[in-house]
Amino acid sequence: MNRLELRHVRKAFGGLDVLADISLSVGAGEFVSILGPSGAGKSTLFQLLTGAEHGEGEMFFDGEPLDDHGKRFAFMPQRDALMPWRRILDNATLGLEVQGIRRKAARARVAPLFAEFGLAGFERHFPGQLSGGMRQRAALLRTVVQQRDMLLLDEPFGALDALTRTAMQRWLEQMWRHHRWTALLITHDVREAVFLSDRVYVLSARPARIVREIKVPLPRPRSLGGQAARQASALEAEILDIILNPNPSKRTRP
Ligand SMILES: Nc1ncnc2c1ncn2[C@@H]1O[C@H](COP(=O)(O)OP(=O)(O)OP(=O)(O)O)[C@@H](O)[C@H]1O
Repeated sequence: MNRLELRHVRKAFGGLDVLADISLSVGAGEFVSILGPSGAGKSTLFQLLTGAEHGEGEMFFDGEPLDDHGKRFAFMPQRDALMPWRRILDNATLGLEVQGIRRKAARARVAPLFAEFGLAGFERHFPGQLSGGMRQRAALLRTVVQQRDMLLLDEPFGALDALTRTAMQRWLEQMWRHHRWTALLITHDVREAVFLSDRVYVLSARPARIVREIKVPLPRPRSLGGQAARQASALEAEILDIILNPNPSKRTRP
């Protein structure tokens, strides 16, 4: 059974059609990406999932209509959204404190994770004292520690420089293999989607539709070299072609 399933989801803001017809699924323990042009409505889709906005169509979670949005998803926004006046340890506990867990208990739960997230020794630093990659790892730590059923990642590495971004993608892929989170990632970055995902949904420009669902049959751990990297490049080229030539009759590849 699918963990998350959307059937013919639509959303308009006033007269502006943003999501035209979105049907997609994410299986338990699967890493799925949504790839689409800027302004296509990717963030709007996450707002529907988290209950911040309401649309039309059907949404199911573990086979049941999705109603308790807030309890299902842990959401990581584009910017790290760490509070600059709270130490990293206390930023990491924030989601748990919002759930009503006392700070001391929340600290006890997050502290053992600092080493795995590459943040050991930085517990008492403030966000401004960390690099961009470290801040994103802290934001992810704060997200996963909430132990929700599914992670929603909205361009988590979009603001990072290219080298840091590549390092973070490798790190996230390694973490995902270890934890097998059920994850839905929104990204503009074709290479990132292929590198991290089991499947990729390609969105059209607004009003967004699913243009194509692509399986990524590459072995894990994902590799940046050798035969698997050549297969990844071919897949990236195919996806770019779909994005740039959404009309199949004009496509250069099958
Ligand atoms: N609350 C709102 N009211 C009115 N229009 C909105 C609202 N939220 C989003 N939109 C519009 O919906 C469209 C899609 O926005 P959205 O942020 O979902 O796109 P996106 O694909 O995530 O963009 P980007 O990739 O640039 O972050 C945009 O034209 C935006 O102006």
